[in-house]
Amino acid sequence: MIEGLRGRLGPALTDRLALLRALRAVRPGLLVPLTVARLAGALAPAALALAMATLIDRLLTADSDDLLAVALLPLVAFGLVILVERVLDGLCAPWEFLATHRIDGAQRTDIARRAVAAATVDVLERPRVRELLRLARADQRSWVERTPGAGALAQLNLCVRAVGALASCAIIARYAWWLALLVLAAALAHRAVQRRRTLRHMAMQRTGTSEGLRADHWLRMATEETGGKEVRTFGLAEWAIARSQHHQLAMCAPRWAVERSDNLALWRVAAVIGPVVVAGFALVARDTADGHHPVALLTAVLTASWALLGALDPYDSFDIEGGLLGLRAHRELLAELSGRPAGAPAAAPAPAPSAGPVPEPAPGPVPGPPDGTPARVGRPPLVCFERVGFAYPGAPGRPVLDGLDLEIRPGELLAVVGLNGAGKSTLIKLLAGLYRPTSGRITVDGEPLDPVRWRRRLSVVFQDFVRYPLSVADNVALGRATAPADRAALETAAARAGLDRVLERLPAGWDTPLARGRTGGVDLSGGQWQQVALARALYAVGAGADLLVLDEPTAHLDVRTEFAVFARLAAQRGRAGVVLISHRLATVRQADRIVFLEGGRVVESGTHDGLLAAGGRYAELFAVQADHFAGTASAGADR
Ligand SMILES: Nc1ncnc2c1ncn2[C@@H]1O[C@H](COP(=O)(O)OP(=O)(O)OP(=O)(O)O)[C@@H](O)[C@H]1O
Repeated sequence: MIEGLRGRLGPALTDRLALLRALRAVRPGLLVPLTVARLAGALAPAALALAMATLIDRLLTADSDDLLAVALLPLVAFGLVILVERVLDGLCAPWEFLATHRIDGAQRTDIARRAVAAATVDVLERPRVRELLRLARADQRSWVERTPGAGALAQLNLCVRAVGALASCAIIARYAWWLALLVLAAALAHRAVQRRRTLRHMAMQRTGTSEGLRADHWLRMATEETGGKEVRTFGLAEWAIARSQHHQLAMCAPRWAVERSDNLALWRVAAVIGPVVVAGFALVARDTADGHHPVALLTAVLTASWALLGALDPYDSFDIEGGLLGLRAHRELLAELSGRPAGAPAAAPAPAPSAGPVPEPAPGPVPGPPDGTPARVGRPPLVCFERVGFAYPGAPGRPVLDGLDLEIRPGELLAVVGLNGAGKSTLIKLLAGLYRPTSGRITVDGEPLDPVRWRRRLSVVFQDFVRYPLSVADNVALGRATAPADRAALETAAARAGLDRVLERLPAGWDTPLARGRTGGVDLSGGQWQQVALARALYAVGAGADLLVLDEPTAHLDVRTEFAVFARLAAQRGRAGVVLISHRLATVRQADRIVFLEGGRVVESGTHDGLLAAGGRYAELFAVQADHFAGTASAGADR
């Protein structure tokens, strides 16, 4: 039994100490006054008990003529304690807010750094890692979830209140030590039952989270703009609300049974301990009535007992248990990200920098590559895929690439085409070193691809490129965030991407924030955003990247803009290699070489004319598109 207890207490103690260690992220100038203030507040109830006892004692023993004179001092002390306790409480609130955010911020920063330190993104696809990331980042999804910062502060407060509880115990022990132990036992039993209740609530909330999320999803459909459009068009409002209510009920149903059993447990504890404590108080009262003890002692014992019960009140359990959840997730996440065995001690998060107003950081320049390797090596690279096979971590049995051989020659404009799901975007992700091949290898100029070094030579527009809620200039300059923004280079990149015409219509030109929520901000159309992403990639090329990779870069552009942009992109070849994925075969016909992807490998390769003459899969697809455009054109002419 002792072993079992030790087995449970050991990890519990380690967890609590870890919460206290998280306080290291708070600078001493904030932590020390906060602890002192909270300690003074925790001792206030015991001080009040003493002041009250002194007051009663003086009132009972003084002459009736000078009652006010003798009562004045304890009365003033009583008032002062209440006043100071209130003032300190008011002071602590903003300090605790700051301290909580420092701890949470330090943990979030640590997680972000470690997540980005992984060269490939496959680890972020593991469902467990995604869940751990959410928990450790303290993205609260429900009211029972708490951040590690809140947990650490609650643990600090609990330690401080334990000191207050000891002071109250000392006052009660002036009557009898056994009564102090009895009241302490009652307080601890109440705390234990409530803590168990908290844990069950949290577990229930976690299992009910999926229902809660579904409920929230259907409700948001009705209240948010994107869903709101369809809800109105298709008359889905009542349907969405009914679904939301269904999931809300499913989430809450198990709660009533648990509430009932928890309340029963509370009453059982009250039934066992309550009478014993009351009997103890009755003994003190009898001794006082018999004249064995002064009335002041009875007053002190009763007030200190009340203070002791309050000091160990379990209202901090949610914060502590919720905070621990985030800390444990952080520990497990670090193990997952580093490949260290779970449970091995994790390094504490780096302390956050000192406080002060924090200006919004400009996107550039940020620190450059640690080894100082220049991005440009003087000539575009030769990249070779050698019998590359690849399956996503979530679908290991379904290879997307299967023995793919491909050469990207220095400075050429290579187009990759294929049907939906052929693996074109996957090929780009491997080329960018975001995933490693499951078989075969990729080489750059004869050397195995080293993702971190290679990416300095690469500029990519992904199909799902990021729309940064920043100004146009910042959005484009992020193509090379390690150097100060160069206005002339920005203008050149914008002109090549056709963004210059968009800029003319923006209210503040380059400085227009691309976020509707910001003052003077605008949102762009899909095609205009694509031009911003293209300009960003071209800005990177201007700054030295020597392979430009474009995954459907012109899919949202109108035909005329697309043609003009493509002509300017084609002009980049030679200075840098260009790999282009596009479904519009009329666009890719100007490429130096076209490869057709099917079944996870390259099945055709050649120039547009060569592939048409070969009469294979490319020629077939081109004929279908040509027929379609011819049909559309003649339909237009008939109208
Ligand atoms: N993260 C992922 N996890 C598992 N499977 C994925 C993932 N991303 C893509 N796939 C699968 O890999 C296959 C190839 O997808 P990919 O996006 O590379 O095709 P694509 O040729 O670019 O298609 P499209 O022309 O429609 O953009 C598809 O079957 C897709 O479902």
